[in-house]
Amino acid sequence: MTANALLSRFEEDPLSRLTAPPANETPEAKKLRLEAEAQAKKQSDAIDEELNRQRVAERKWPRPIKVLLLGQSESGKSTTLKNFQLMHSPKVFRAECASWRAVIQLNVVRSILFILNAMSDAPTELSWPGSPSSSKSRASQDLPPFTAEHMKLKMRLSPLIKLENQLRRQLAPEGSVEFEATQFPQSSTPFPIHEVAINSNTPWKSAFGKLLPGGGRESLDGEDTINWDDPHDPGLVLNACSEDMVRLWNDPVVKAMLSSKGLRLEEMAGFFLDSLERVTAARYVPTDDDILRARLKTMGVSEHRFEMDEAAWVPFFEDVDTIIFLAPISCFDQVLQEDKTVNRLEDSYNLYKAVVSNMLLRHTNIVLFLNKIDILQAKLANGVLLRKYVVSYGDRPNDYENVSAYLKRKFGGILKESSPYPRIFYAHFTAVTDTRNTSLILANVKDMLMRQNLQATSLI
Ligand SMILES: Nc1nc2c(ncn2[C@@H]2O[C@H](COP(=O)(O)OP(=O)(O)OP(=O)(O)O)[C@@H](O)[C@H]2O)c(=O)[nH]1
Ligand SMILES: [Mg+2]
Repeated sequence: MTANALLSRFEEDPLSRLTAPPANETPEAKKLRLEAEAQAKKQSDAIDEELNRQRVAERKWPRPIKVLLLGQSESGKSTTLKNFQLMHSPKVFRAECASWRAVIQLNVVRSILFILNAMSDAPTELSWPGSPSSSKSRASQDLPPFTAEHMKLKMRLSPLIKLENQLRRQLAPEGSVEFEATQFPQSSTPFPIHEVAINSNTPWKSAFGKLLPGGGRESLDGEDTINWDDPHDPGLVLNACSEDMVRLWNDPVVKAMLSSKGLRLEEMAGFFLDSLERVTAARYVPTDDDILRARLKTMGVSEHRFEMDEAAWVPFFEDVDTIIFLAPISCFDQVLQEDKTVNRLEDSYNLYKAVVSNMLLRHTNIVLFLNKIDILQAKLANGVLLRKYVVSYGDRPNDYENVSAYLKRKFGGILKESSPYPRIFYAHFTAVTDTRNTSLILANVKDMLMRQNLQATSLI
């Protein structure tokens, strides 16, 4: 096409013909036309400017970061989520404290019933349904005998059976989704206990606390949400039983019995017996720490959205999904509650392998949390031998330093062998019940991911 042809096409443009000034335009008409045109341009510029501003704002607007928490049951997923909540929406976290108070109360009651159950050789009404009666008689185990005092203590604590039912019904009302799972806290435990599980979609938290007007719970302190005037408050029974519970937990005969059965309650989920006096006090309000330790099993997948304060780094996470994989490394001597033939550590290896080898996740960052190191330390200090459960550990020293390094190497090896792509091995030793440390680690993970994304977009 020649230059002339182009010119003629332009001249024939119907739009330019329409917008062209009339042939015999008067000076007044011309003035008006120019003014109107200037006004239109101003409007058009303002619209362009607004669109531009929106585009910039959109780039800065916090986009959701998809962090997926994976790991076997009791690995610490919900607890990690609570850490996120505490970091990003502490007010909401604390406003839910009436609900967590009930979970903690249930945790306390179950620990006590667990002990009472373990005290019974023959099945009694305190036994967990389906629990086998102990085949060994107490006399044959050469333990100090229970006295009449112990029996009286047991009687006085029997209201807790009813309280457990009440709390369970409140947490998972009949007809709503209620699941129970049999839990074996230790592989050697002859006494299974039942655990309440809440479906992640159930609004269970609404069953507790005051019904406050305007749904304005977020703006209140946790304490304000607890209904202190409720005559059926489980806290009243717990408070009345407090002294007896403390007596039971500190009783040397009971302690000897528990240890002879290999029952270390300190390592069980939802352990509050060392804080009995505090958590059963008349106007007990859970601390952040208590809420982190409260145990409520989750069924299903839940999604939580947080508004992040640090909007600036968020754009770099576009399309990046991150998996935090939780492997509770203290569990080397335990089996799965759902399948007693499977060792929990072995299960974590398999699950991790399945995740890192999955082709659909090949672009996903996988950050490993080697969790529950506090329990691991206590366990090793108690003389539990890793090599008894992990034969390949051989004669290496059974201390925290060597054991933790060995287990980390093991996971690193799985990643190297099974990932379809070369991947960096991100691993942290964690105790996610420790909020201070966990928030540092989560900040570290965030920085690492940001750095990685800056590199990917060649900004550094
Ligand atoms: N001591 C200690 N306890 C922990 C740690 N991580 C989690 N817990 C406790 O272990 C229990 C189980 O943790 P959850 O966060 O409920 O586990 P989960 O992965 O959500 O389990 P499911 O809901 O059954 O899938 C809770 O009572 C936690 O307080 C840890 O690092 N140290
Ligand atoms: Mg959970």
